[in-house]
Amino acid sequence: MPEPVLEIESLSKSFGALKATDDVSLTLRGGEIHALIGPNGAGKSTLIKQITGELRPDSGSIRFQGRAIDILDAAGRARLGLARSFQVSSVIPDFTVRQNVMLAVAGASGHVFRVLRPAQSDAKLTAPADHHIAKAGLHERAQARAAELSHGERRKLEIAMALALKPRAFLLDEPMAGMGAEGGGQVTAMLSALKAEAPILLVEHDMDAVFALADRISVLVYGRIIASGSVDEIRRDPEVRRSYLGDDA
Ligand SMILES: Nc1ncnc2c1ncn2[C@@H]1O[C@H](COP(=O)(O)OP(=O)(O)OP(=O)(O)O)[C@@H](O)[C@H]1O
Repeated sequence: MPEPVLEIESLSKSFGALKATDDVSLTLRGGEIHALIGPNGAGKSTLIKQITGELRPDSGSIRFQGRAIDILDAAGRARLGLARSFQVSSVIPDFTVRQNVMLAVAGASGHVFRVLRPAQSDAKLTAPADHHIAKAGLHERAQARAAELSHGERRKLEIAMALALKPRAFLLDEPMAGMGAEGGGQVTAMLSALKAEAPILLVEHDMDAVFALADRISVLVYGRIIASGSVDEIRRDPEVRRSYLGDDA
């Protein structure tokens, strides 16, 4: 079995009397897509925010690549290669796709991005930017302004920018949200390509996508993991069917 990349142990977080995550443990291993599913309000976003460092847990611990990261803030965790995409992004609408990805490359390398003109021809920025853009499937739109992108293209831009961080793990929050069937298909194809770069912890409501993509699924209900296993195990699990999937799954 591949080594664990991200190990979450007994994370709990309450908002007043509400236990948003209650003793949650899960592991993300090298090479996998581990989907986290559950009904609205189950605590998925709260869990992701504790992993990224945006929210401090009341108790529990997180190890990333074998190292405790509890004391690191969000920027420190991102520098280690814990990449969050989709709900947070720093896309500049008036910049082109290429300029946005160059900025991400510059930020990740600690480069100070002085003026755009000399940077435009700096191969240290352009070469990796073009590589990430191609990997995200956006090369034909490299010169388009970010503001002109379709929803699906914007997601691809965010992926290209996340790749610039040289991620060791991706935390992806609802990449299919708001996508039509066609765009969703494109994101599905891209996610399976991305997992070759780094394992993915995927929060997603689109069950077709989850069943098609995930190597493992954990189900969160009322802040607790009620089941964790392969796609088949989760589909068959009576408690999951009762509390989340419904009997038509
Ligand atoms: N900052 C906060 N203060 C108070 N309550 C909060 C806060 N953030 C989240 N909650 C509550 O914690 C619970 C878990 O919310 P969370 O957003 O993590 O769920 P979720 O599984 O991501 O839901 P969704 O699928 O709808 O995005 C909800 O009842 C929510 O109202």
